[in-house]
Amino acid sequence: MEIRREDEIADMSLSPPSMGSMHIAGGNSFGHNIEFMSQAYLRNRYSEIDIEEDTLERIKDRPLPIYLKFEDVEFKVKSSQASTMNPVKSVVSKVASQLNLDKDYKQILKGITGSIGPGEILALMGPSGSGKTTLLKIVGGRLTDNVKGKITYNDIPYNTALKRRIGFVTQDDVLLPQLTVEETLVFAAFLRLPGKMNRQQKYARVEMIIKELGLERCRHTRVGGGFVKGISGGERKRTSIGYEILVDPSLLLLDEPTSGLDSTSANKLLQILQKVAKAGRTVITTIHQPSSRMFHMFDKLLLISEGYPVYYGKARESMEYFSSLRFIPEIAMNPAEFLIDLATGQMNDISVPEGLLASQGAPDSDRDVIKYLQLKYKTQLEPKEKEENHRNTKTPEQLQLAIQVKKDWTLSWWEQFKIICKRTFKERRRDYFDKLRLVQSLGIAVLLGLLWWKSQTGTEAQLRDQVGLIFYICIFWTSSSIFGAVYVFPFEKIYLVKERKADMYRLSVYYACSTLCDMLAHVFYPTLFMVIIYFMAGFKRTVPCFFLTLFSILLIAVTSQGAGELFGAAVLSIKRAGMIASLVLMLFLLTGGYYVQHIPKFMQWLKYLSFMYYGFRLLLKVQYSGDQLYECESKGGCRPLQSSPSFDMVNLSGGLQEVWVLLVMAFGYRLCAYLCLRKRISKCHL
Ligand SMILES: Nc1ncnc2c1ncn2[C@@H]1O[C@H](COP(=O)(O)OP(=O)(O)OP(=O)(O)O)[C@@H](O)[C@H]1O
Repeated sequence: MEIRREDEIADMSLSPPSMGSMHIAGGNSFGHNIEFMSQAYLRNRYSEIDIEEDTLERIKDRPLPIYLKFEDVEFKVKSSQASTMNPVKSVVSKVASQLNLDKDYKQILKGITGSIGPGEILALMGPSGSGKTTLLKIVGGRLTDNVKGKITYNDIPYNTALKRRIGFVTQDDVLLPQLTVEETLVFAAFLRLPGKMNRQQKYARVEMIIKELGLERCRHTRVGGGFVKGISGGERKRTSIGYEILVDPSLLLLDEPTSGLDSTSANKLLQILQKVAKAGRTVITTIHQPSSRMFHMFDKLLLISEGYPVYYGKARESMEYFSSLRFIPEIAMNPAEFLIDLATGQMNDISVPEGLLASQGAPDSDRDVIKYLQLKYKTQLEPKEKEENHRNTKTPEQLQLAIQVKKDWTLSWWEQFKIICKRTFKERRRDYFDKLRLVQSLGIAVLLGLLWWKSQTGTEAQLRDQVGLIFYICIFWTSSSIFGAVYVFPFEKIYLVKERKADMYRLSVYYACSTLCDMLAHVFYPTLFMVIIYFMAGFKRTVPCFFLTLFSILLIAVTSQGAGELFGAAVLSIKRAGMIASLVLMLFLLTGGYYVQHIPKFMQWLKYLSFMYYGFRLLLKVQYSGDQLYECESKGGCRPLQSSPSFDMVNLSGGLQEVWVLLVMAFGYRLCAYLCLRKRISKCHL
């Protein structure tokens, strides 16, 4: 058989495959024709693959069809007031939850069953808060705790290899605000498309997505979001969708993709989703108020009310089903509107089966309707759906194996590094070249230079002044670097979670790029600062001494940056990271060796943790030598600097030890930050 290259597959991915061999094979009252079609589709398409000839290695990187089944899916969350830090209570409540005895749990989904195959679009509809997003997250593998029921992908349960086969468009668009639409898509293409595709093919794919989604006019505009001005909400939504369909996922999940779009754009978007589905992909979307035109584009519909399904089946047969139950709209109504009214129990313009309600509009009338619909679903629809799920033939074995094999990274570590570095720099460049930051560094340098203008070390008092300046510089760069780094991961958390869930890159690459790009700023500003202040204040005028002082300051800044990253990664919360950074800074400041030199023995361990202590000592050792003379005009005559009370606890020779300690701290903090980030990010959900 002919084996298509991965790039050819990527090129053809949005064009419909030949459906010639598909035929509608039977059906029943709720028409399971589509299931049969998808099964036939799976068999036909993958019977082409001869496992002997076409090894797993070769098919595993292809976009594979996914047949998703979910049965009796239940999900509950702990009510917030019930959450407890008490370990005993927590164990008890866990056991109780397993035994279904716990009243502190709120049941969100209450037994949802369904299936969807390649080539189909399933719409999840229901009133706000009915559990659509929750179900979408569960089938997307983003919610796993407290989930009951059976969910299978080609008859096997979820596994992490599926991450790169599932595209998830979240309700809130999570896109880096400082990149333009084109940059966003290009970086995604370079990170996510197969490594075998060349640059031109990747650019061509981005171009196609931009055209398909009508993003030409805003391609060079920043995405924006939050306080950053950027493209419109609808354009942002389309960019988010482009970001996912770019890589042609086998299973595409969309959470309210049409919100914020006008009806024409929403309709166009649905047409694109239809194309995606027809190319053999499985599409599930939640939707609030589709127009009638859009409603008829869905193949299947799952209507949820308060976490219970009230309809599951072909979308276009839903009205027929409800009229068979004698729920009939009294005026011409959009089917979606009618269905939502039913799911909320609003019977204003709907005729209701006789005898169901004592009187329409009675306080409990909506509850009665919902209960009735749930009951009808249980007795009429669910058994058929379950039977169909069990009756369907099994997915070919090679397909099952292929979706369990984790795709290789599309790029090597180094290739990912180059792309992410470029992206990180583009995203954060405004922050790096911030005018305020420049003015702050220059202004403080000039101010300190004027205050300590040509300072001398001739007397004890002058020496003390200069030592004060050195400690101030140490504090300034320690705090600037800590606070410059502490918010980075809490701010980027959502982007990181989203991209890691899609397995876009290695976390080590992200971390290395983040810390190295930021280091540019942590090196540039202190250098500028030192060049100004060094010659205004009366520091030692020798070339080695200048460079050693600069090196020490940079080492302090880079170590502090590592500490800031660690605090940020450890808590991943802007408020708490800031609080921890301030607290630690205060502690290190006290034990830095300037305010108190003679720390009691039982508290001395604190100073050894403080990079300010080592940084300050290093700077003193670089600036002064123990045998340098001072106090020459005093009665007792010249004395060596080492005898000054300012250096009571500091031996002014050496300095290599401090350099090593700071280097170890700089690496140690980063290693811990990376490990914390790894642990925390894997537990975060969007
Ligand atoms: N982690 C959670 N903790 C507490 N309640 C939750 C949690 N997740 C979901 N819920 C609750 O579950 C219900 C369903 O939420 P979900 O977001 O799935 O609804 P939805 O149908 O998608 O709503 P919408 O259309 O407004 O987005 C809501 O009442 C929500 O408050």
